[in-house]
Amino acid sequence: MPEERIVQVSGKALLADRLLNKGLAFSLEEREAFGLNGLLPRAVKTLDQQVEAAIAFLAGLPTPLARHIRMRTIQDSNETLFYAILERDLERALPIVYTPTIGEACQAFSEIWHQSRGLFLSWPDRDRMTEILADPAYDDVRIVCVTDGERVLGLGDQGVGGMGIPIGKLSLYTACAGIDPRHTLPIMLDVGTNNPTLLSSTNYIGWKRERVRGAAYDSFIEQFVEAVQARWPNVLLHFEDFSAAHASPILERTRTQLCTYNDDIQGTAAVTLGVILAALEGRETRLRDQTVVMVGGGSAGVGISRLLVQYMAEEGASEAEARARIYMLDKDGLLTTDNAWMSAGQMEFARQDWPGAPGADLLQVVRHAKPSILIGVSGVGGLFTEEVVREMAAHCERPVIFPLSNPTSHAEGTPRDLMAWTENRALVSTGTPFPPLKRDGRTQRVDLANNAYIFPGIGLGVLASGATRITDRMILAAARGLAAISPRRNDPEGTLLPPLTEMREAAIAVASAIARQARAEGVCDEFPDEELRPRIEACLWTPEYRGYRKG
Ligand SMILES: NC(=O)C1=CN([C@@H]2O[C@H](COP(=O)(O)OP(=O)(O)OC[C@H]3O[C@@H](n4cnc5c(N)ncnc54)[C@H](OP(=O)(O)O)[C@@H]3O)[C@@H](O)[C@H]2O)C=CC1
Ligand SMILES: CC(=O)C(=O)O
Ligand SMILES: [Mg+2]
Repeated sequence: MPEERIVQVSGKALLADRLLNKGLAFSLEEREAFGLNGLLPRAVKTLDQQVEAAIAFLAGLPTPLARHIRMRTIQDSNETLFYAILERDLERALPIVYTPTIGEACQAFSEIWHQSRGLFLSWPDRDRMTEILADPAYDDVRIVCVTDGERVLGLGDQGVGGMGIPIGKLSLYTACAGIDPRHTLPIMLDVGTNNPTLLSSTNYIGWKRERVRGAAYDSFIEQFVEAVQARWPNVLLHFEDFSAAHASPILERTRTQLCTYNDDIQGTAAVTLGVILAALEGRETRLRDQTVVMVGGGSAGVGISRLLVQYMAEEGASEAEARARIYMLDKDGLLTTDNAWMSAGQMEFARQDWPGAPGADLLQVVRHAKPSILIGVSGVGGLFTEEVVREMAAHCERPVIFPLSNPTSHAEGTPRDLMAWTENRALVSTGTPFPPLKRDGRTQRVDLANNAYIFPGIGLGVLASGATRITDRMILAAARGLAAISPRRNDPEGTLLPPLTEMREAAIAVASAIARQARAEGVCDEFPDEELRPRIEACLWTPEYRGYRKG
């Protein structure tokens, strides 16, 4: 039985408090005690009944976007009910509150916006950040997820609409890892947009100017990070969906200063390595023996590649040998040392040994490299063509193919095509949920290689251990922690990742790995092994109604 809570607000203010509101689940006694008589219809419902009614209503709505809007309305009025729905039916709810529907919601953000959630820190308010963050409503914040909306999934610059992403990510911190929603805060840094459609739209609700760039942008970010650190010295500051030009530099500048994390770089790397390790499970081969073609050399592509190199180095490869296993392409084809302009991360993977003309395309690279692993993080739908995939499959018994770009229309390939073109030999994981595949009269779930398998566990691990930094080895440990719970370990035909219904176990596995590694590196207090599980459990919030007593 959940403990009783002392509640000081009453009447309309209580109904308007989304963390305390129970809607029709307020008992008649509570309605009497808290001045709710007349404010609610007479019926009293249980949380289960509310969940069932909501799920039935959602099922009757015509589109995923309509369901997303309904879910957000529930979230903004009654968080307990929102998370109880996610707990009951995560498999159906995740694609509604997260990718792919979240992409549509970001694109339609100005049209569907209905109520404040989180904080909008816009350029004109730059000197008021400290004052805005000071609101006592945010005293309990432990995890901030922030975006500037410049690279939203594979949809490009969505300006203020990018706010949908931190809202969705933080929902998963709670749904998957049981983080109390009062500890979470989504923040949108509105520094303008370069999306011409938004700039010319009369509906657009963000700061309607071209993006602030250069030194002015950098100092805005610095000011923000300092304000966050001053307000919550132990916060986990999660950066999401920044452009490649900003994501890595911000992470590198801030990660020694406070507990910062970039999900597109680090979370994507950890889930990808974890799924690759699961795919290699039970085979007489090591990661350092694989050849990887990485299609996309941005935040995700470089982040994944660096973690693969780190892992291969642990297997005994030299850094140069490990890098030589990876072929990286961006929109102009294979990256070679002939390329005139490359980011620092891309330079690490630019090849010196390419025998052909510069700018080789994917088919040429696959033909030459004969990869065993093909990863798509380009944001461009359909790049894994039949010709490319058949070429790969001609040289590889079990091709590992991960079209990781989001949302659905931007995935480099579909599981159905990839399986058909490889005579069902491929091990496929996607970034966005796809429907199960039918094979030999059986249905097989498509693994979701999405950083959602990682970041909730990172948050839980940081809170449980009190970690003050997130190191590269912690990310490596998260990948190993995820691989360790792969169903493949016990069943050679099993899926690579646990199902979405086991997200809590996945988060706990990742959290344990994170906490242990933080302790090993001295970035948190010492704790004995037997204390780890109770520490994690003490952080778990569950969506259930507490009884209220008047304070
Ligand atoms: N499944 C998951 O968990 C995650 C998936 N993603 C997805 O990955 C994608 C990329 O994200 P991110 O790395 O942050 O984005 P970035 O913008 O940082 O990087 C995109 C990269 O793709 C390259 N690219 C563009 N077009 C092509 C093309 N035709 N062929 C090859 N490469 C191309 C770009 O090249 P150039 O620089 O030359 O334009 C750039 O190097 C997005 O769709 C995102 O949704 C991201 C994070 C997590
Ligand atoms: C999943 C994710 O973080 C992305 O697509 O950007
Ligand atoms: Mg992202």
